[in-house]
Amino acid sequence: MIEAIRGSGRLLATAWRLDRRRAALSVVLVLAGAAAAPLMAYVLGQMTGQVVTGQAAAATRSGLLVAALAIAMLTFSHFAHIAYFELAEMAEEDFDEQLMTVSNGSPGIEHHDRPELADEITVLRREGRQLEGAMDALMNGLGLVLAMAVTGVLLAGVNPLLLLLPLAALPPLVAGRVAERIRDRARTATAEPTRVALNLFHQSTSAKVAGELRVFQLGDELTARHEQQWERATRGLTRGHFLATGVHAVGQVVFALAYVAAVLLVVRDAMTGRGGVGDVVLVIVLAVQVNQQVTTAVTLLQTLQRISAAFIRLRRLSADVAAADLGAAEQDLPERLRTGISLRDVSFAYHGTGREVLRDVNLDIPAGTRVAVVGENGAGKSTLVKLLCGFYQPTSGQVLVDGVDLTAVSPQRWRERISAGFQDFARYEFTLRQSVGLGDLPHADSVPHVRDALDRAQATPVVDTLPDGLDTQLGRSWTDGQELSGGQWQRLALGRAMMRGEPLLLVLDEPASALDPAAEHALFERFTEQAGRVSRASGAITLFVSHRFSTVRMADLIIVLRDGTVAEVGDHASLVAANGLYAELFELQARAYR
Ligand SMILES: Nc1ncnc2c1ncn2[C@@H]1O[C@H](COP(=O)(O)OP(=O)(O)OP(=O)(O)O)[C@@H](O)[C@H]1O
Repeated sequence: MIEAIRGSGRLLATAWRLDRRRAALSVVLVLAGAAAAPLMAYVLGQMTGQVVTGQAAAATRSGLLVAALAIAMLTFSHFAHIAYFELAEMAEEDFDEQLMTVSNGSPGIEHHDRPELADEITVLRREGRQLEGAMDALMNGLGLVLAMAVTGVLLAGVNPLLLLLPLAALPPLVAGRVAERIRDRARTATAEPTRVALNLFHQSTSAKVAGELRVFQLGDELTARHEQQWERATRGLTRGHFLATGVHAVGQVVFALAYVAAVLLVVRDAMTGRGGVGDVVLVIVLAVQVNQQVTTAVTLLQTLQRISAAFIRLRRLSADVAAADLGAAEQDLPERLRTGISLRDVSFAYHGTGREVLRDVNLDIPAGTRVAVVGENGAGKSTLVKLLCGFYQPTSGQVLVDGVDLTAVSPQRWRERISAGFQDFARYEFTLRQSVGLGDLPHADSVPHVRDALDRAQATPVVDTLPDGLDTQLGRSWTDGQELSGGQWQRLALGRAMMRGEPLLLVLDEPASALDPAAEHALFERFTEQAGRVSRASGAITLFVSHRFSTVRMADLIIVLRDGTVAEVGDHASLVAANGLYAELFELQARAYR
């Protein structure tokens, strides 16, 4: 109950924050509509009394009032719904935005590795869809409180014993619950034939297997099986519904008996002169409303409790993600790199695993170098990249940028000075220009910047094949959106990585995995030559992860990782000469290509 009240409060506050005028209008209309029903019963009672005692004028006025109240009762809730429906949409959007902020707004990505937080996000995504129902429940709940209060006062006025009527509304409520459980059991019991039937329907109508169905002439066979399963499911469901309806009816009979008792009570009062005939009419109309009010109240409370729990989860999640955040220190970064980036005794374990996937890593990456990171699957290459990007902080040790510890730099500042292309790249379904331009928001709409970035990523041919060039709408979500191949999307992601003019660090974590080896080689040949030129001027470091040694050999410095430790460091020639792990991996791949 308290939960539901809290949830209502939060929802009301949200509605008020989002649109005061609409929120106020909704509440006024809902309250007016809700009070109209019991008041109508009251005036109806009055009118009956006036008719019986021959007060024609008063009875006419009451009749007009009854009509007005009936109109209010029937229409206000609809007008209110129009007003709060939009509020509900806004609240849902607001909830989603808060969730997006919680999920993406933090500088680090550690919360994505924590299953409990990932679960919370999944649950909240689903719960956010309940907001429309919750807004409905809130508004109806407000109306209901007023309607119940008015009803209570009116009933007590006739005979205090009538205040027991709400108790009689409980058996139908309990019976309703039991009936729902019976229906639920029937649904569970028939889940298998339903699933099988749906699967058969899907098989029969899917374009993918249309050819096979025709060749083997399976149409009739699948239809017969579908019918068989469907009948099985329908039989089970019908049995369940039948039983549930019986239980429901028993509950309603109990209330009906109480209803009859209430009517008899006021009839007796009327006969003995303690009440009037108007009271009888009043009770006949109001008592039915009591039943509806109690049932509705319980349903609304459940909905509001659920949304209250969602609000609490969201608040807890925000706090947890904020707690997992990296610090926001304010040490300045140099305009250009002079010495480079160093790692001192860096070890790292992902949250909750207790297993170090990087151990005592010591590296000096001089300013202006093109670095390749190689190693077998799971060696720790991507983890190293994530630490360099500042997505995580080392469990122990330091990452130093020109001697400044990265933990002392605001993540925001560091993020502005790096650029990246990842194997798991995003497919932004914007126009092509925007999709690439996002790599440098201040220049996102600048055609020359985007063209230059596309050129550096060797992605210009992708644009040339599209009908509207840079203005082509990308993605299947749009009716006229152009879908791209995996390799084309990846080239655009690379273009995005090239948008920032002079980052201190450019990381490319297998950014060409969807390209064929020859395309990757050509891309990196051109890219490293350009990167070399820029790096010498700005001191920028370009670090890429690749499994293709034809690409890797172009780097000035190659870092070989094995089981989370640095096995070797050097350029291609020296590593081949050393005849260690790099030479072995290089030879293996060269042999595979021969
Ligand atoms: N988010 C995570 N949570 C827990 N463990 C992780 C996570 N990401 C990676 N790991 C583990 O860390 C180790 C190193 O993974 P990483 O992705 O850095 O390897 P990699 O060298 O980039 O591999 P690949 O070549 O397959 O991309 C692996 O054992 C992996 O299972």
